[in-house]
Amino acid sequence: MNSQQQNEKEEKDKRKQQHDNDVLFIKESVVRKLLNWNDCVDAMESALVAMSSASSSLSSTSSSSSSQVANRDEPFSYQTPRTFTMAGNDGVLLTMPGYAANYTLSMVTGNNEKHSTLACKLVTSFAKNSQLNPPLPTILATILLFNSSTGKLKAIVDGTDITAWRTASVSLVATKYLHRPQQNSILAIVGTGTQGRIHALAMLNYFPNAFTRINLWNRTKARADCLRDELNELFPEVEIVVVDTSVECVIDADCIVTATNSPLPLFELKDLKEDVHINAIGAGINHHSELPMEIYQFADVFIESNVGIQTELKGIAEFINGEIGEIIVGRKHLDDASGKRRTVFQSMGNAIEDGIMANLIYQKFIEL
Ligand SMILES: NC(=O)C1=CN([C@@H]2O[C@H](COP(=O)(O)OP(=O)(O)OC[C@H]3O[C@@H](n4cnc5c(N)ncnc54)[C@H](OP(=O)(O)O)[C@@H]3O)[C@@H](O)[C@H]2O)C=CC1
Ligand SMILES: O=C(O)C1=NCCCC1
Repeated sequence: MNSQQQNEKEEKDKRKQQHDNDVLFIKESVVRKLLNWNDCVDAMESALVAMSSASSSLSSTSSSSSSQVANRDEPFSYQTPRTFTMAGNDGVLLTMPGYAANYTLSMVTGNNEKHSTLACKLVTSFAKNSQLNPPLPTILATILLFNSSTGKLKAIVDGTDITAWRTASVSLVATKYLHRPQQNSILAIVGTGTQGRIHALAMLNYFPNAFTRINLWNRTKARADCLRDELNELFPEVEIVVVDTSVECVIDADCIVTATNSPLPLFELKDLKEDVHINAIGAGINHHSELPMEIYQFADVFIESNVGIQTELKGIAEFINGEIGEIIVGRKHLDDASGKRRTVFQSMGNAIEDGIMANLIYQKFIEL
């Protein structure tokens, strides 16, 4: 490190210490300005690795196992299954605590500096919010970010956009490792609410030359029309088609995103191409009601983390091939023998992703 770098580091450390004395509030409009796809994908790739490290699988439930991993140099994480508190018939509050250590953000920082984060996301899901006038997002979130050495609260970060961006970013990482879209591909977005919209933007931004057409389907067609108009403005080179049925949406697709509250499957195995990747995002009664069981049976199925699957992915746990992080670190491989492959990324969302995202936003905010 030369003397200029040394000075910059000292300045940065001083600023960090000042900020550590306050509790910052980072509001939605500020968070939004600090989000970009490359940084988010980098952060989520680190999160997935931290969740799949050998040390993380020792963790979470027993405090004795924590001491076994505390001195390790590799990324690791602890999280417990999240809790669900019902709020009347239509709403639910989830609490999502997590700790991640020794992870890097090389695309953001340009170096291999290690980070750690301790955070708890509080997130509500009120399905009728979209019918309010004016409407509110269904999913509203706040992330409490703590100093990971002292436990002192350091920031309250609006988590609504973070939830949308981190979910889409994790899908980008999953798509990159399980499928890697080729040129002239067709993307299907089944459900054009908040998640469907952000996934369409994510896919087109992150895989810029892959998709020549996007099929959009939504139960309420006007919402799909709105997204078509927005995408037409942003990506005039891509053909955007609003279709009448969810089957029509997926039938010729190479890559599919499902992002609805549907309690029933939206298409069948026979409606799919042989070589297809699905990012299944929606959480109906459980987290896998958008796809029929036969798709899980006849696909390679990957998830973010094994934590919580016994409750939230009950029914498909037996079909899960592994965690995305295991593929990233090379512990698991996809079988390439057939040349054709159906892959499913079953998304759940979890606290480690939110904590790492909140910390990323915090770092960017204090450096403004
Ligand atoms: N995996 C993860 O990490 C995360 C998952 N989620 C889940 O993703 C899903 C979408 O969330 P979000 O986009 O924020 O919510 P929105 O309320 O913005 O969108 C909900 C979408 O689901 C559609 N929908 C609702 N009920 C049905 C049904 N019975 N059949 C077909 N479509 C239906 C809606 O259609 P319409 O416009 O007609 O109402 C709309 O397109 C939810 O299940 C949510 O819980 C959310 C955040 C993170
Ligand atoms: O991970 C999240 O955040 C959520 N997942 C499922 C639905 C509510 C929000």
